[in-house]
Amino acid sequence: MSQKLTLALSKGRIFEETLPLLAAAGIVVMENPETSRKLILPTNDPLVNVIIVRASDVPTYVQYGAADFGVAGKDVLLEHGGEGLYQPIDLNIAKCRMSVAVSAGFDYASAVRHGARLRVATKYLLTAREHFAAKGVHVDLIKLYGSMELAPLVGLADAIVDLVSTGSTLRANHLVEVEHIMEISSRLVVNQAALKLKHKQLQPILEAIQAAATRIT
Ligand SMILES: Nc1ncnc2c1ncn2[C@@H]1O[C@H](COP(=O)(O)OP(=O)(O)OP(=O)(O)O)[C@@H](O)[C@H]1O
Ligand SMILES: O=P(O)(O)OC[C@H]1O[C@H](OP(=O)(O)OP(=O)(O)O)[C@H](O)[C@@H]1O
Repeated sequence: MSQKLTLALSKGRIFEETLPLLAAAGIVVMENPETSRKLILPTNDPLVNVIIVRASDVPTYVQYGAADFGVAGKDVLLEHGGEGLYQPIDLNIAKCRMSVAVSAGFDYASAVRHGARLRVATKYLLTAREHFAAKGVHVDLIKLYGSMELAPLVGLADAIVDLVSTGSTLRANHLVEVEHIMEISSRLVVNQAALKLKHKQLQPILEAIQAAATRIT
């Protein structure tokens, strides 16, 4: 007997960039999360539903099996830790980089050279801690949930660790990128139990998405 499948996506770029990959697997989402208030969206396949959650909550829904699979950025997956998740596919969507940035007037190289203790604001505590520890730079991390670019402008931090794509947010706020930590893209993550128990339904969908991700990107 066929079982239901639930896919966790976040609104915005992940939803939009995942749609063509789902289409390649024959899955069409029947409502637009930008206009609908519904959090469970039907698809053309009565056995597949999409749930709309915060980007940083996708791994949690999949870890606990509330969703069978989902799409999340590498940034989010590193902070989550990946427990209970199988990460088979890099979808090559929502591409950006994680970087260290400072105010244009701040001499980061000299601060690091002189062993200064830096205040760093970020949403990505684990990744930032690991990055600075590997360099032997002492930091006090300040957790923020968004608008990191503001922190150096108002004296909350010396530096930020944030995502950069075009660089226009940094430029608009007179910040400069001083270190490139890693490239980021979004991954398809699958609940480990679902991968075994719903293998027959999941496998063709995962294969079609993987093929489309390779073709499109
Ligand atoms: N400017 C960007 N260009 C390309 N990809 C990006 C960019 N900013 C973020 N991303 C990627 O897209 C994912 C989703 O970003 P989005 O802005 O939709 O959520 P968020 O606001 O960061 O998350 P949350 O709602 O949980 O705070 C991020 O986790 C990251 O992997
Ligand atoms: O280098 P850029 O192209 O300016 O992108 C970088 C910005 O994108 C992300 O934010 P968010 O998702 O809030 O911004 P966006 O949706 O406007 O890209 C990120 O936190 C940066 O602030």
